[in-house]
Amino acid sequence: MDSIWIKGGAKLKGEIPISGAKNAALTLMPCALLTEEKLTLTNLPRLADVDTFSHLLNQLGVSTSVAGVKKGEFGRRMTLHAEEIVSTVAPYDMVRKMRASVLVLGPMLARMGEATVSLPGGCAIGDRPIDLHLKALECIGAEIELAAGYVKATAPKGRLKGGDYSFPVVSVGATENAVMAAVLASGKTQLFNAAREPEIVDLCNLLVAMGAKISGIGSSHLVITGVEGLHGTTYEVMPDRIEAGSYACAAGITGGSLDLIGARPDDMRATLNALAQCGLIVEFHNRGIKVSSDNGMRPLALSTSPFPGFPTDMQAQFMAMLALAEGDSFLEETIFENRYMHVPELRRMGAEVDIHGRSAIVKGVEALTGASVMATDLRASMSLVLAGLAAEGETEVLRVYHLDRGYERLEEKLSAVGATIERRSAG
Ligand SMILES: CC(=O)N[C@H]1[C@@H](OP(=O)(O)OP(=O)(O)OC[C@H]2O[C@@H](n3ccc(=O)[nH]c3=O)[C@H](O)[C@@H]2O)O[C@H](CO)[C@@H](O)[C@@H]1O
Ligand SMILES: C=C(OP(=O)(O)O)C(=O)O
Repeated sequence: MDSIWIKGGAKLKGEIPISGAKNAALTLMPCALLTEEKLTLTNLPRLADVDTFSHLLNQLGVSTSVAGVKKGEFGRRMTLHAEEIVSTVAPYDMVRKMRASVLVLGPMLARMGEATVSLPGGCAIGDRPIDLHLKALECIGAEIELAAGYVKATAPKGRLKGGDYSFPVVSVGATENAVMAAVLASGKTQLFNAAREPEIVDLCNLLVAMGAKISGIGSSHLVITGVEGLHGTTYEVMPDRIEAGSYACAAGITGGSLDLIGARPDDMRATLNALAQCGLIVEFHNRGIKVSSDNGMRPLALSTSPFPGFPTDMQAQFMAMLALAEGDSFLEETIFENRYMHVPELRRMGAEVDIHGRSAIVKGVEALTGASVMATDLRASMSLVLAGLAAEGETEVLRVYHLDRGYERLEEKLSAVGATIERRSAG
């Protein structure tokens, strides 16, 4: 199994191209199921999750073709064609690999009037049920049955009616499934307390480009008027705000200066505010965002919350950075109950972190030291890479498959800005 080896200590300096967003790609790809015509996505990141989603769509009958990119370039172009759907079942072995597989439920139900999807079960960061996905779909007219670990959803008379649903808790995935289900309904749907993440705006913009009628885009009240059919289009995946934020932390933790090319400030205000409060210099230019370290890092108090709040997907990376701040920081994780799996590994590198339920106190230390570490999820792995970049000595991050889910060509991007980092194969 591959690992990432890092020799810490270099101040990173230069440009990092920001890839297409994983979390946007994973909700744009299932939109192909909503039309018999071709959907072409550009700026699609080369990630394990994108490949897994593509395999799932292939099993359902969607053909996918990818145009290669030249060496040094990022952003693939994928054409997805769901001319005929041959299966409406998303099996356990796919959903188990990638939770976002449940995002085929809404569009398949909308197009075919039925969908059977394995329940995803828990994962390293928490319980992560899909009850809100199912409740929202029921309010839009679906009948739901649960049996043998699967959800079977059907639309009476083959078409959803539309309806109103108010989410008791903000859920990105449930909002996405509900929007994708509602676009082909016979009537109107209103979603209250919908998630407002930029990836949902990207989803709605794609659906509108395919002929859907959606108003309130970017707000927590979405109104969707069902249409008879959608058509194909070509659409560019938005830049990855979490990848950009992670590399901003790389500038901070190494005392360097990085230009995040293609990053969009409006998608990541809470992250940028936190970086600035920490004492980093954040500048905007026409190609992206520059983050530079001036004079050490100040401690912070941060609490995760849905957009526009501080993202849970940035908590682990900030914790690594704050491990070297001048004082004690306070972090609170309000979205996922088990998202501190990186803490024991960061401690092995010399970080001082106390956990009290959902809160963490990070006591800034003078230095971190390299170690062999492993993590159980994507952002936890990135926090260890960040710690390794700043640590004295060598760090080996095991279980690279987590990083490959969400960071396109990580070692290539970091080497290009001065890091001593390589992927090592265990043979
Ligand atoms: C592929 C993708 O886009 N993943 C993102 C998405 O995950 P995902 O869509 O799974 O996250 P949600 O926004 O749905 O989860 C938010 C909270 O709601 C709870 N919940 C969710 C659904 C449900 O039916 N019932 C329920 O109780 C979850 O357990 C969690 O506590 O948003 C998360 C929160 O920003 C991010 O960390 C993930 O990176
Ligand atoms: C939690 C994440 O992703 P997923 O929902 O795909 O597990 C993430 O991107 O940090």
